[in-house]
Amino acid sequence: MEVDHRKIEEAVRMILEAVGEDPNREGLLDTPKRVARMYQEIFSGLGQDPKEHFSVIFSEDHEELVLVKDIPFFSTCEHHLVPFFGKAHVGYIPRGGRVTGLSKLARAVEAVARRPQLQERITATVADAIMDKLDPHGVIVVVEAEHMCMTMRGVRKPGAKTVTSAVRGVFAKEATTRAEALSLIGIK
Ligand SMILES: Nc1nc2c(ncn2[C@@H]2O[C@H](COP(=O)(O)OP(=O)(O)OP(=O)(O)O)[C@@H](O)[C@H]2O)c(=O)[nH]1
Ligand SMILES: [Zn+2]
Repeated sequence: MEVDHRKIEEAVRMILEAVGEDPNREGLLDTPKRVARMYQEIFSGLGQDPKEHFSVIFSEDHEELVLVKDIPFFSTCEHHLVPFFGKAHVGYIPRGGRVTGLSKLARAVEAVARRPQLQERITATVADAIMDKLDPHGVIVVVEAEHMCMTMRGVRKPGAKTVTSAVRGVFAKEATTRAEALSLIGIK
């Protein structure tokens, strides 16, 4: 999906004016164009369905945990439009030989993170996409992030980390399965 560059450029010029800047001074002349290109990049997930990444399925007889941890991501807080960023950990227990490519788990995180977001929604959307497309025994998604809206402004608590989890299937039903995955994720 292509963002409306002209509209973003106009809006950025208006914001610069509104804060008392001169959008025509040399250093700011190209800023509206740059910001539009930046939004194109950081909101590129808006045109994507995370489920589309799970069409690659290998028939592999593995009905034990598959966990990709420490997937770095950058997202944008939908309340303040400033970044929040951290790591996502995505695990699932395949069923019926439906195993997807490892990179597809990271691609799903990217698709969901690259739009105005809430951390809880990233966590749940990735978990539900995997449940929907792969119908596994279960899914666990843990996301840890630092929110710039809590760091550089507002409550100003740098270093505070938000951890969210979404557990589905056996991870919701069985405490030992959940505990095993959480200990492998090993959030510090
Ligand atoms: N649940 C949730 N809250 C978030 C997320 N990102 C930012 N927030 C919070 O959204 C809330 C917005 O609160 P408001 O009172 O409407 O806005 P505000 O006056 O700018 O709030 P402060 O940040 O407390 O200054 C804040 O508490 C933020 O910390 C997120 O991913 N999930
Ligand atoms: Zn925020």
